[in-house]
Amino acid sequence: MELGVIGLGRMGQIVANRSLEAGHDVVAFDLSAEATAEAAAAGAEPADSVADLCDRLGSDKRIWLMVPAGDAVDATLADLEPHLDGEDVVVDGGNSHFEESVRRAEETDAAYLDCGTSGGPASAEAGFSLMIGGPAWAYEEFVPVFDAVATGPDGHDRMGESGSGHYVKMVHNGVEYALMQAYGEGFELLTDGRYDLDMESVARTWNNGAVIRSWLLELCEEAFREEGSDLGDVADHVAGGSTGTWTVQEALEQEVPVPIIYQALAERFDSRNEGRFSRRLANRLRYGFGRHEVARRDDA
Ligand SMILES: NC(=O)C1=CN([C@@H]2O[C@H](COP(=O)(O)OP(=O)(O)OC[C@H]3O[C@@H](n4cnc5c(N)ncnc54)[C@H](O)[C@@H]3O)[C@@H](O)[C@H]2O)C=CC1
Ligand SMILES: O=C(CO)[C@H](O)[C@H](O)COP(=O)(O)O
Repeated sequence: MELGVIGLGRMGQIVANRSLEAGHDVVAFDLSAEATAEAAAAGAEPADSVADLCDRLGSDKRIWLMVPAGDAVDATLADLEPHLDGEDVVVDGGNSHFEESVRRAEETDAAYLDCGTSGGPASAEAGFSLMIGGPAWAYEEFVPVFDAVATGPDGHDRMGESGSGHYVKMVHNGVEYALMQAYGEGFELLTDGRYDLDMESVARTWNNGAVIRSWLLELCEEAFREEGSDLGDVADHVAGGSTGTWTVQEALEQEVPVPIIYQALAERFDSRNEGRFSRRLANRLRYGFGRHEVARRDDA
C-alpha cells in the first residue's frame, strides 16, 4: 500500500518505519523539517506540505495522522480537506477524545478511522496494540498497514462504529493509571515497611511466575535497575492526566463506579504539590513505556 504519514514524532516515526519494513511505500510529512528528514533517511518519500503529500499519494489516499491530540488534528484535517473525497481513508492514531473523533468523522469527506494506539515508543520493535473505530470497509482497506504497525493480525481489531476505538483507548488509559498506582503503593509499602528489601529483586521475582506479573511490572524492574532501589533523584511529580480525566468524566456520565481509577487520577493531581514514592515511580515508568521526560528532584 502507499501510505501517507503526517506527524513524525516519537510515535509517527514508528508507524512509518514499521510500514516501510513491511514493504509499504510511505510518503511522510511533519511541520518539523528534521522529523521529515529522519523519515526520509529511513526510506520514506518526503513531502514539504500536506498538499504536497496529497499530490504524491494521488487518488484513493490512505493517510495516518500521528500528531498531538486536539488542535493539531483539526489543523491537519483542515489542510487535508480540499484534497479528500469518499474513496480516501484517514486514520487518527493519536489520543484524541472519542467525541472529537465522532465529530471529525461526520465533518470530513473521507472515511475516518479513530485508532487508539497502545505500547508507546518502547514497543517500536514488538509493535503496537491498535483499537479501531469507524466504517468496516475502511478498516478492511487498512488491514495490511494495521498488520505492520501492530504486533501482527492479533494486535488490532475494529471495535465498532466511529468513536469506539478512541473510547476503548480512553478506558485503557484509565486502567493504566490504576495499575501504575497499585504497583506504586505496593512498592511504597515495601520501601517504608519492616524489611530492608531490594526492589529490583522483588520486581524480578514477581515477574517470574507471580499472579501480578505484567509489562508495567517489567518496567518497574527496569526503573529500579536503572535508578536504584530508592529511585534515586526521580521526582515525586507525575505529568499528563487528560485521558484519565476523560475516563472518570465518562464513568460519572454513565453512572459506573470507577473509584480506583479516580483515586489514581487524584493522586496524580496531588503529585503536583508534594513528594511520595509511588508517584516518583509512576514518573519514571512513563519514561519506560512512553519516553516521556523524567522530572528530577533538585534536592537529591
Ligand atoms: N508517546 C506515547 O507513549 C504515546 C502517544 N500517543 C499519542 O500519539 C500522538 C503523537 O504522540 P507522540 O509521537 O508521542 O508526540 P510527539 O510530540 O513526539 O510528536 C508529534 C509530532 O507531530 C508533529 N506535528 C504537530 N503538529 C503538526 C501538524 N499540524 N502537521 C504535521 N506535523 C505536526 C510535531 O512536529 C511532532 O514531530 C499523540 O496524540 C499522543 O497522545 C499514543 C500512544 C502512546
Ligand atoms: O497513551 C499513552 C500510553 O498508553 C501515552 O503515553 C499517554 O501520554 C499516557 O497518558 P498520560 O500522558 O496522561 O500519562
